Parts: sequence; C-alpha cells; structure tokens
Amino acid sequence: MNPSSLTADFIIQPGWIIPMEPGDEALEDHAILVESRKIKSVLPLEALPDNLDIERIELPNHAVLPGLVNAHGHAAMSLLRGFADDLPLMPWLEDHIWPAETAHVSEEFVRDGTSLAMAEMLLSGTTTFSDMYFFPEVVASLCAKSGMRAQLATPVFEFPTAWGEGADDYISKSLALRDDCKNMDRLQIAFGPHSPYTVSVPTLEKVALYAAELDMGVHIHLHETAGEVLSAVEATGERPVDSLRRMGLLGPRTQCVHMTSIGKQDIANLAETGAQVIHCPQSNMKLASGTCPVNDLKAAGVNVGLGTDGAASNNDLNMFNEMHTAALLAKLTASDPTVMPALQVLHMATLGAAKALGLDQEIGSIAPGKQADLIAVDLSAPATQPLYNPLSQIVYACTGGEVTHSWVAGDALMRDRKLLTIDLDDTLARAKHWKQKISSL
Ligand SMILES: CSC[C@H]1O[C@@H](n2cnc3c(O)ncnc32)[C@H](O)[C@@H]1O
Ligand SMILES: [Zn+2]
Repeated sequence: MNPSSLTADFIIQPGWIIPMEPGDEALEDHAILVESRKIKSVLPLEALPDNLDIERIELPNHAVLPGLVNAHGHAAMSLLRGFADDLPLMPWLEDHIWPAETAHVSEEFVRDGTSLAMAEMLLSGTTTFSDMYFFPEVVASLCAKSGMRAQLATPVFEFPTAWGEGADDYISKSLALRDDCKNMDRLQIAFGPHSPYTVSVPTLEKVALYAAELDMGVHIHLHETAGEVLSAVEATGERPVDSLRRMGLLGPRTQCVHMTSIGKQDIANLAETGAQVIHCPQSNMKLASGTCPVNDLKAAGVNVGLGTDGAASNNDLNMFNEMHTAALLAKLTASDPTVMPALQVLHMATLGAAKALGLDQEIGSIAPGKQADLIAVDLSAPATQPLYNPLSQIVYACTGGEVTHSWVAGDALMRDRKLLTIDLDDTLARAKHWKQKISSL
C-alpha cells in the first residue's frame, strides 16, 4: 500500500483487540486506526507500511477493548460510600440514605461526589456511565470538562427534594436540561422516574407521553425486591411490570433497573415490548434484594446491560468487579458453570449496556464508523499470567487496576494510569472534606 494514501489521526497497535463484533474472537497482529474521533478501520499489521507518518501507540502487552459502559449508577453517592452498610433496601433508603441526602445534597455535593466517581470509573475502564441523580446540570458540565460520555437520567419524584418541588417541576427541569444539552454530543438526557413506589400513575403516564413524543429514554428502578412486587400487588392488584406496560411505559427506550422477582409472564412482557434490563448484581447481593434471572432474560431475547448502582450500595463503581460477580452469580444461580461465559459478560458491559441506553450505533464495539471509545488493559502482571485467553483474564482475573489508557471519541482521558482531565489530588481532598462534614452531624 502507498503510505500517503493511508490516513489516520493515530494508530493503536496492541497485543490483542477484542472488538465484540462482528466476530467473537480476540484479534492478534491487528491495529486500530482512529480518525476524526471515530474508528476508521481495524487492519492486519501487514497492511500497514512501516514508514507511515502517523502517531503509533504500541502496546504489545495490552488488550484493547471498547470502553466499558456502566449502565446504572448514582455517581455523587460516592460521598456516601460506607455510610450505611449491611441493611435491606427500604431501611437503608428511608432511615439512612434519604435523611443524609436531605441534609447534604447540593450543587457542591454533586460536583465533588461526581468528580470522585468519574475518577474511580475512568481508572477502572468505564468511559460511559448512566447517572440518575440530583443536579444533573452539574454532572453535564463535569462531563464536558472530563470528556466522559454519559446518559443523565433526571430525577422524577412525587415529593420535593433539593432539586425539585414536585412531579411537574422535575419534568420541566428535565425538558429544560434536554434543551440546554442538545449540542453536547457526548451527553443524552433521559427521564429518571425513581420507581413505581415513589412516582404516581398520572406522573408516570405523563413521562411516557413526553418520552414517546421526544424519543427520550426512561430509566427506572423496577422490581428491585420481592417486597416491592408484593406491596404493589396488595395495593393495586398488579405487578409493577404489568402496570408499566398498561401505562404505555414499557418499550425499547425504557431501561428497567434491577428486575429481580420476575417470572415467565414478566419476562414475556419485557420481551414482547422490547424493554431493556439493567442488571446490578453486586448491589442486589449486598442489599440481599434478589436475583435477576439474566440467563432466562437473554434466552427470551431481552437485551441486558450491566451497571454498578451507586457506591453507597455496592460499594464500588468498578465494572471489572461487576463482570466477575455477574458471571459467578449466574453460574451459581443456574447450578451450571457453562452459563454466562466470559464473552457474554463482556457483552453486557459493552454492547449490551450501550444498547440498553440506545447508544449501540455509536459505541460498545470496535467497528468502523463507531466513536473511538477505547480502553487498554495491561495483561503482563503476575495475576494475569500465563495468558491462554485474554477474554478469560479480563472477566475472571483482572481487577480494573490493569487499565492504563482510555479514550473517548479519540480524546485521551487516561495515559499510563494518569488521569488527564481530572485533578485527582483536588478531588480526593474534597472527598475527605465531605467525610468530615457528613460525619460531624
Ligand atoms: C432519582 S435520584 C436517585 C435516588 O435513588 C436513590 N437510590 C440509590 N440507590 C437506590 C436503589 O438501589 N434503589 C432505590 N433507590 C436508590 C438515591 O438515594 C436517590 O435518592
Ligand atoms: Zn440505583
């Protein structure tokens, strides 16, 4: 090939590429060409002339994979990590978390907590996150600064909080934020009605109408515990997933977070409507909320993405940990070690999560035309040697600390484990300050 006919902004030449599509194998002796923020091509090394005048990033001990997509979390709750542990969901929320949020949540809390979360997520390989939290406009400006990609699911409750006065106020703030962010190409705004037990039927119906009219996502905690399902049946005669379907709220742009305590009919509802499921295994296990039957959902054709939930219930935002847990939990639940193999778990953390957020045309795999959202994982340390299969190391042996580089839309956000867009010392100092403030009350 004539060197002058080949163009790219830079080339990444790793030991292995795990593209996620079209095939399922790891590629060796290949390179990724990045141009104008996108993946231009994935080429065998022999197709690249030696004398190209293009920056080449050579990473012979690394696997490069799509940046991980954390499909559910509450980023600023990183400031409440370890604040209330070892409790079931409702006492955890009602007796500890909500009172702490009432006392402390402000623009500053969200700014400092989200910066801490972004640093943690980037250092463990996440390049896109879905955030459901107060003051999403603050998170939007932090995304612009850090370069991370995000879905911001704006809170909708029936009752007042620091960010809104009541249902209509939350909805109009969500719509205003959508307008304000329309030119920010790494951000999308979705509605985040907290749950069927905190948002009324008329409000959920209003959200369904706006979401359909404006093609916006809806991100909702649903079937998190058996208690939630039981109380709904006692109060309304219906299971929450049935109620959502009747309200017109179940469909491909609805992201159902948790989905434990589900049976055949619930799975059929999800499959028939094309609704998305977001699986948060560590949060579900720590709060003993229940199990999401991922294997049955996948068998029924339901798309499943993976998320950490907030650091107050997990207690980390590390998608490598989450993949490991998702794999082991699925095997144990099915009493079958062949279920949820490594590739399927990585799919939930990349393309499956991207699809859940409606972003699978943009991100989630290393394919020409997609955004260059990539991470490089160093597989040379003792804990990841010897190496028979890079995919196996990534899901079963890595801890997240092996991620050395990350890019979003071709912009480097981390190089050699140094964060390039976040002031880590300042972020850590602020987190310490909040710990003093929160524990002094
Ligand atoms: C709509 S703002 C987010 C709201 O959700 C609370 N929250 C955090 N984790 C969970 C969970 O697992 N289930 C239900 N609600 C949760 C958070 O504290 C905020 O108030
Ligand atoms: Zn949550």
